[in-house]
Amino acid sequence: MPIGMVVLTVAIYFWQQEQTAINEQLRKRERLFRAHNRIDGITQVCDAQYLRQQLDIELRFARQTGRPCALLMLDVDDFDRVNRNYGYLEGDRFCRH
Ligand SMILES: Nc1nc2c(ncn2[C@@H]2O[C@H](COP(=O)(O)OP(=O)(O)OP(=O)(O)O)[C@@H](O)[C@H]2O)c(=O)[nH]1
Repeated sequence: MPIGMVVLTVAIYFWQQEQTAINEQLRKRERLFRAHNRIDGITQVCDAQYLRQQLDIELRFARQTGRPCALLMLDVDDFDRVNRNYGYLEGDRFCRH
């Protein structure tokens, strides 16, 4: 085989490898972007749709592996009073911390 063909084949091989890596990076960025869109601006907590998807994944994983799965829920009692007494901006600040 002429040397030119060998060089061209190797070059195409590396070019293809690079394209695959770039595609993978783009897919990762897209996943991050989608996940980012599901995050509440104030609390930085993911939305209900994201929670449902993750629960689905985690429960399936727990069933398959027999490992335990836990869910922690927090509820601030009477949070409405914080808003009424100190205003919504203070309520938002409270949620952030
Ligand atoms: N400041 C602020 N208030 C919010 C936000 N989202 C919801 N709220 C307020 O949270 C209150 C609802 O909270 P709940 O937990 O349902 O009600 P609660 O007053 O805490 O009552 P209990 O949980 O039953 O004790 C409402 O007054 C909403 O307006 C937010 O992003 N920022």
